[in-house]
Amino acid sequence: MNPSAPRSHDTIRAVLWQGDHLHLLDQRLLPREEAYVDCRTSDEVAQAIRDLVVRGAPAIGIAAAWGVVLAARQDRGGLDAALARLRAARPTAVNLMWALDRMQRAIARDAGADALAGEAQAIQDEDLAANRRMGELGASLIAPGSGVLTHCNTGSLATAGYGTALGVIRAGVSAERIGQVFAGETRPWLQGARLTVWELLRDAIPATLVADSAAAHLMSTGQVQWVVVGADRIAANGDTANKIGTYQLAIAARHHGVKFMVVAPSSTVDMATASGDDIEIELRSPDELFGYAGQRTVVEGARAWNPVFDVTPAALIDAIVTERGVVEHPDAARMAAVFGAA
Ligand SMILES: CSC[C@H]1O[C@H](OP(=O)(O)O)[C@H](O)[C@@H]1O
Repeated sequence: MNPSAPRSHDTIRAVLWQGDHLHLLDQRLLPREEAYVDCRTSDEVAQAIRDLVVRGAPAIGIAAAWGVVLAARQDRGGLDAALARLRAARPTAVNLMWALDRMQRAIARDAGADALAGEAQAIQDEDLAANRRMGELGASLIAPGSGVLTHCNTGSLATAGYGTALGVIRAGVSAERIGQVFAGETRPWLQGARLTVWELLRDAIPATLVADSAAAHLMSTGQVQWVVVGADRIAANGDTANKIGTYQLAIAARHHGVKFMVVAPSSTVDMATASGDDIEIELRSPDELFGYAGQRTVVEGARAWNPVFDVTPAALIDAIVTERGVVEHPDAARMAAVFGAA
C-alpha cells in the first residue's frame, strides 16, 4: 500500500439535509449509478430505510432524525404516529431507536422546528466526529504492515462520513499501519462488493475483494492480522449484532489467531439489552437470495431463509472501539465501566 498515494477528500455523503427535504444517495444502485431519492415526508424516510436506499446503523438513525423534523413541520399533531412508523422501519440497529428517543426528548422540551433541525444536525455532526476519533483509536491497535479483513460496508455510506470500521481502515492506511485491505463481498445484498470496494477505491485504497466463503481460507494463509467490522447493536455484555456472516468470521478468526475488532459509536451501544440473546434479528425477503439486480439465479419454487444480522459473542471479540474509548476483551463489567448501567 502506498500511503503517499493521493487521497481523494472523503466527500461521500449518504444523507444530505436540503432545508425542506432529505436527499439520500440511493445505495441500491451503487456502484453502477449515483442517483438520489428525495424524501419530503417522514413516511418517505421510513420507506427509504426499509428499502435500504439508506442503510448502515448510524446513517439510518441520522435519516430518521431528519424524518422527525419533516413530520414536525407537516403535522405536529400526528408526530407520535409518525415516529412510531419510523421506529418500525428496521428492528436491529439500535441507532434508529437511539436517534428517535433523542428527538422525542427534544419534542418533550417543546423544541420548535429550528431547534428540532438543530438536534438532527447535532446527531449527524457528532457521528462524523465520533468516526474520526474511533479511526485514531482503532488504528493505534494495529501493528504496522498488518493485513485487515472487513465485512459489509461501514464507511461514509453507512454513517455521517468517514465510517466506523472503514474509518479505522482509512486511518490505519494513512498511518502506514495497514498494508493490505480485504473486503468480503457480503451476500446477499453485496454491501462489501458494491459499496466498500467503491468507497475505498475513491480514496485510492485498493481493497482486495474476497468471496464470503473464502474468508477462513484467507485467514489460514497468514495475510490477515485483524478482522475489523462495524455493529448494529452492542448489548450490555459486549455481545454484538452485525451483518450476517460476522459471527462465522469471528469463529474463524479465533481459530487462526486473528484479532477481532468491532468499531461503533456509543449510539450503537444498548446497555438496556442484557445480551445478544435479546437482540431482534431482522429477517428480510427470501427474494434477496433468489437473484440480484433483477437476474434470478434460483429455480422458481425454491425456499430461502434470509436473516440479515447475526450475533458475535463478546468472548470472540478482542476489542470494541467507540469514541468514548476501547473496551478490550469486553464483558458486562468492562462495558459498564465505560457506558454505565442501563
Ligand atoms: C456502520 S454501519 C453498521 C452496520 O450496518 C450494516 O447493516 P445494513 O447494511 O443492513 O444496514 C452492517 O451490519 C454494518 O456493519
